[in-house]
Amino acid sequence: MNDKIIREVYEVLESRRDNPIDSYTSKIMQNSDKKAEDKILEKIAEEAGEVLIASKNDENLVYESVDLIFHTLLLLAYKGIDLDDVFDEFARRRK
Ligand SMILES: N=c1c2ncn([C@@H]3O[C@H](COP(=O)(O)OP(=O)(O)OP(=O)(O)O)[C@@H](O)[C@H]3O)c2ncn1[C@@H]1O[C@H](COP(=O)(O)O)[C@@H](O)[C@H]1O
Repeated sequence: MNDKIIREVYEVLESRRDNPIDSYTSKIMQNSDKKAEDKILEKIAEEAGEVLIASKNDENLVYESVDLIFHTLLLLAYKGIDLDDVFDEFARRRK
């Protein structure tokens, strides 16, 4: 497995947004506008807290970081951000 997985997962998230099915990400994105955003933001805050605890305890840091990254990707997909904009911003900052 390599970094293509991010693109792959993001495409699935866009598809869950545009063609909803009975799944975790579709359901969260199908809430009324403000509620969907609030629920995703709430998950991001929760997962950030879990990363903090994982780091302090030296336990499950990769697992919890992926939860945080995943929910951040979910927010970006929900907000209609092009994933290339994220990669471009990283590239722009590269020294
Ligand atoms: N990578 C993920 C992924 N990571 C986490 N999660 C889900 O996010 C939810 C919330 O995570 P939490 O850590 O809070 O888990 P929890 O079950 O609430 O419990 P605790 O961790 O608090 O014990 C859980 O239901 C996880 O299964 C994910 N759900 C989906 N994906 C990807 O997104 C794609 C689309 O998902 P679906 O909408 O389910 O098809 C999938 O194909 C996957 O590639």
